[in-house]
Amino acid sequence: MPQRPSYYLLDSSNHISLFTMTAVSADIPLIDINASDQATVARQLVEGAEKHGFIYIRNLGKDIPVGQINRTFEISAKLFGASIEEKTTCTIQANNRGWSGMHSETLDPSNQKVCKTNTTRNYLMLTYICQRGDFKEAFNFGEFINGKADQPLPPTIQPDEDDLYTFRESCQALCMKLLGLLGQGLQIGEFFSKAHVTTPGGSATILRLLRYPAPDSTSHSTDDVRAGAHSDYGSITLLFRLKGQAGLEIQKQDNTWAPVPVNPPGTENDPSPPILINIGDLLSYWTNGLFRSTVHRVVFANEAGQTIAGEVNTGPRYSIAFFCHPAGSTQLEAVPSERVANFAPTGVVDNPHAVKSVMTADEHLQMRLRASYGILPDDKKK
Ligand SMILES: O=C(O)CCC(=O)C(=O)O
Ligand SMILES: [Fe+2]
Repeated sequence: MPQRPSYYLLDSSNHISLFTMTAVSADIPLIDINASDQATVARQLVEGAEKHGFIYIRNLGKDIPVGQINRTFEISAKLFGASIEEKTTCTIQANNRGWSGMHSETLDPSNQKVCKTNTTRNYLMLTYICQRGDFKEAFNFGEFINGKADQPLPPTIQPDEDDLYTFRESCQALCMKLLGLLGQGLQIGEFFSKAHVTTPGGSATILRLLRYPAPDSTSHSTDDVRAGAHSDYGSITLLFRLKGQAGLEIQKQDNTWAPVPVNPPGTENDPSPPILINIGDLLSYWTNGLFRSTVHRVVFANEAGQTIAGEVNTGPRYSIAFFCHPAGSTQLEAVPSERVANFAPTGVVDNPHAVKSVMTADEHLQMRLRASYGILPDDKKK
């Protein structure tokens, strides 16, 4: 009998509504962050960050207007539809900004790119199977200064610069609000949000458009993934997905993989799917592992054949991620919270990047980028 997991929707009075679904999927809380009792919202966010590292933010258009999200998906389709030559002129640089083509990023270097020989019945025929990097292309936008992108933009999307800027600002404001609430929940006030105030030119925050080509347009093996297993490098990530497009999975505490539905029950009639937020490595460092920087990936199909009703793996898949980072010089030592001080890790560290260690936000980012891309060109040295 398949397990029938429960979903829960927490409202401001902590009322829990139960839902069931047929697929075994992630039990991620769904929170309305605009509920009037903000202290309760803060507590619910902290609880979600501790238990799951992933939280659905119900999107009724108050934080990020639905039109802005739809517009950004339109820009994304336009951008990825441009010629390879045009996109190549904006190839990703050491500052983590620009275009990365198919297989140029490997989010799980210890398990991807593993080449092995496979003997067939005819021993003279050796086939060489090689898992490749991620089956996706992406475009990273760094900071905008005075409303203008601080990097080359492909001509195809130059007319869309204002809309990209507007969307980026909305994402930044939502992250600041969430960081404020997480600080409130840990009783450390504005600690997190203040660390994210940067001088112009000093932010590592990235708005990333992603396109995963249709599975039947690529030759992939069952070992290949669209995005390898990884945790995110920043403090908090906002993820926008399109209704009906399957693929995202999170690693649960028992190490099994669970699909993350785009529209959990209770959101089907909302004007836009909920914004999925996840805790990145930096919040995990800052809280000595109390907040979970949960490992996730994007697959061609669930290994156990699980599907979410109304979602398919066919066709291209688009998503938008906003990776929020604090100032690069921020020391990632434990925050002065009693809850953090009282937290006793179980000793089971399922995410090697979430262990206790003091480094700066920038040192951590450089370490992760080197592991995913190898060496990136430095456009300043060109
Ligand atoms: O495309 C997705 O759903 C997830 C992307 C992701 O996890 C990432 O880019 O870090
Ligand atoms: Fe991610």
